[in-house]
Amino acid sequence: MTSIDVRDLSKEYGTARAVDTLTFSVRPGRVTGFLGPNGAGKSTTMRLVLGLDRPTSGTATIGGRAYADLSQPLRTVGVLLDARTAHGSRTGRDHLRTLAATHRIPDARVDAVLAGTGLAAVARRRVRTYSPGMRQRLGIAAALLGDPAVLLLDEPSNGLDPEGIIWIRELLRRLAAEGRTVLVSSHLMNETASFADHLVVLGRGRLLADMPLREFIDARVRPGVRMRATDPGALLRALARHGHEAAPGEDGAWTVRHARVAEVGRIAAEAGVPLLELAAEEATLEQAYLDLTGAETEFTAQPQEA
Ligand SMILES: Nc1ncnc2c1ncn2[C@@H]1O[C@H](COP(=O)(O)OP(=O)(O)OP(=O)(O)O)[C@@H](O)[C@H]1O
Repeated sequence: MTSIDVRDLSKEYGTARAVDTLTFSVRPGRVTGFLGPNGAGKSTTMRLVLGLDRPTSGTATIGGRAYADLSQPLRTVGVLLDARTAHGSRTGRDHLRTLAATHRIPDARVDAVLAGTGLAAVARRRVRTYSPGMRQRLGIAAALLGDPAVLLLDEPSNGLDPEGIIWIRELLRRLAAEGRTVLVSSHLMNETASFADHLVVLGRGRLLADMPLREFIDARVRPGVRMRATDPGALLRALARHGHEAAPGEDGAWTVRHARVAEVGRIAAEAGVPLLELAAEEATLEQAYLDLTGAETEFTAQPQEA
């Protein structure tokens, strides 16, 4: 099993610290979402893991070895950093065959990944005729080419259509279920919540969180209940007797924080107040993420003076 291990990793550009004494591990068998505001240091960390940049101090290893020391990197680590790297004048198939040849990967594998990423029908078209979504799929095909134990993917859903987004979600989950180590950086919180088991969150180059997705959300946001009733006053009084407070919304509905649907429903029934609406307001990753990073964002918009 192959983990990514980052230990006391720092990277300075001039006087700026892009990555600041960072320590975390990305484990096999789960999808780890890699989150953080613009400039938090995610790309720099990925570049350091891939040996594309030298750390100022600390180490980043894959299966205990530096990327540069891997004998067949493409067979160990699949990478999607920028889907625009393929030559426009080549066909998608030729692009992958060239990559495969440098790593002694058989052509049959090229056709398998083309089929697996939904590109079989356009494989003989020049890449310059591809839509952004097709280019993205080609980048993912290249990452999968060496059947790697580790995948490092930067914004893999970029440019994908709704079917593509469902496809990538299922692909990531399948890759993790096969025991691979999958690190995915993204700014799309709903997307990340749909595929990640675990989160690593950075802010200003430092580690802000390294924990299971569910734990991250539950620790920061409490669920609530949305309700509307024929006689809100009577229901609010009944809720207050049970220690619950409700806040009014703009549309005539009320939100009862830190409560469960079953509890509010029972209190309404006991008070004899008919309910017009009763729904769980699930805590979201977006709420939890914004709660954590609000104070950390490098580029938080400042109120403009008039
Ligand atoms: N080559 C470089 N030279 C100077 N500064 C750099 C360089 N690369 C990154 N930085 C700085 O390092 C910090 C971290 O940048 P990085 O691109 O790693 O963040 P990120 O989390 O990937 O951001 P984003 O979400 O916007 O992609 C930023 O302040 C950035 O300006």
